[in-house]
Amino acid sequence: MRKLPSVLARKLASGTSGSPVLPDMSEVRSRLRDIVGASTNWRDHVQAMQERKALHTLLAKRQEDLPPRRMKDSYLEVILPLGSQPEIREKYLNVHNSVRFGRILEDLDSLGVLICYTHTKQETQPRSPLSIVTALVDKINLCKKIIYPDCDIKFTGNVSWVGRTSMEVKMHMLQLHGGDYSPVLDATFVMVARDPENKRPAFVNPLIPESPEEEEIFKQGELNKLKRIDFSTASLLKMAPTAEERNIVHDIFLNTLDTRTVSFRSRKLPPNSVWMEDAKLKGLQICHPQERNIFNRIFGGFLMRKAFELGWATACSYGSSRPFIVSVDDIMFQRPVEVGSLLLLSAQVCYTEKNYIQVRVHSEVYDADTREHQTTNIFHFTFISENEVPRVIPKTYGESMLYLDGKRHFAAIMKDI
Ligand SMILES: CCCCCCCCCCCCCC(=O)SCCNC(=O)CCNC(=O)[C@H](O)C(C)(C)COP(=O)(O)OP(=O)(O)OC[C@H]1O[C@@H](n2cnc3c(N)ncnc32)[C@H](O)[C@@H]1OP(=O)(O)O
Repeated sequence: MRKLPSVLARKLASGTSGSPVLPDMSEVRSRLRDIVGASTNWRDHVQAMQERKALHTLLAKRQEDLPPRRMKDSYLEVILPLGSQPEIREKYLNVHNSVRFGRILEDLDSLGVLICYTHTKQETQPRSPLSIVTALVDKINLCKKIIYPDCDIKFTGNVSWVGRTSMEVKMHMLQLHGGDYSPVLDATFVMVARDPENKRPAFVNPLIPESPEEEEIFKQGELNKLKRIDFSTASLLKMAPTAEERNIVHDIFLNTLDTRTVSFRSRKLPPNSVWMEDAKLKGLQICHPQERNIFNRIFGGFLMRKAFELGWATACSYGSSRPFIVSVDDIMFQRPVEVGSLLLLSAQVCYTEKNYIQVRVHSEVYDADTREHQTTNIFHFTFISENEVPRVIPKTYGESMLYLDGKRHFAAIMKDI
């Protein structure tokens, strides 16, 4: 039997209620394909990319040449019809009969990019000269533990701050339950616009806040940028830990010395603790064309899903019970991942407190010809476990820095929720 196009199917399902029919997630992806003119067949991708080169002439020379936009110009609402279209549930289902969060990460990523294309749309041009890529997932905070697999989900979002070539997008996810939509999560992403060949940055339309409330949101975007710069300046890869942090590390060291031997080297694990070196999992992905994005690189949402699932498995085996995601923060997309890459993922429990498990996932591509490794992403996930978990204990100096970094991320998250 021929399937009805999803908008039509939902129109029929919603009868004559008269409420507007919202686009669904599959339409988000097909719109993105149309906007950049992505090829459906992998074998045509080189030609499709070649055709995009001609769009260079449509790029603005200065940001001031682009018409300003309002927040409402990029506002989108999209449905994930898990309730009304049971056939899509399987893809989203986990073994606990709730929704796979990794799939939600993919949907947020696609929607964030479409919101940015809506902000930068040139009315007379069907194709956009911009290649808009995900640079950062600033944060995702969840306020629900369970996402139901059989109730419709609504995503909303708009551009909330604009730099010269970057845009901050705020998105919200709600789920229909008992006739009302209730909030599930809030997300903030940063997207960067590049030229048609994804080689150089490209200007985006300025954003004009229209009310005191929008000015506040815009100002927050500016502050977020400054906060990110501060956080990265104080990174433990660049600067020594603070005096307080040095004391924490030294206390851990003293508490793990074996009192029976007078030696700096002999270490003993305190009760109810796990060495950090025993709290990690690794994985490998071959990046097939199926996982490509509209620019023929690996889709950021796929990378997040894979990292999340490894992080979840690490938290699960660490806490010996089912972990729930509480927060995702500071996922930096440092380098694009090429189709065909070997992607190595390493997940590490780096900090614990009561029921909370802070997991860091490092991803890198491995070039089998040169034998070189290059970091592509770092992911930070905070889980809550059903039971109190053992303390994770660093042994080496490097592990202590990971521990402090995890503690910093955890403290920032706890301030937010
Ligand atoms: C084809 C069929 C498939 C269909 C599939 C459908 C799926 C749909 C798929 C949809 C598509 C899904 C999407 C995907 O899948 S995108 C795939 C995942 N993302 C990537 O691969 C990106 C990888 N990273 C890079 O390429 C570079 O690092 C980027 C380009 C990000 C920055 O490079 P670079 O460092 O050289 O940049 P710059 O110095 O020139 O600065 C430029 C601007 O960027 C701002 N900035 C930079 N970094 C950050 C940061 N960390 N936080 C905040 N802001 C940051 C910076 O302030 C400046 O802003 P402004 O001051 O100008 O405003």
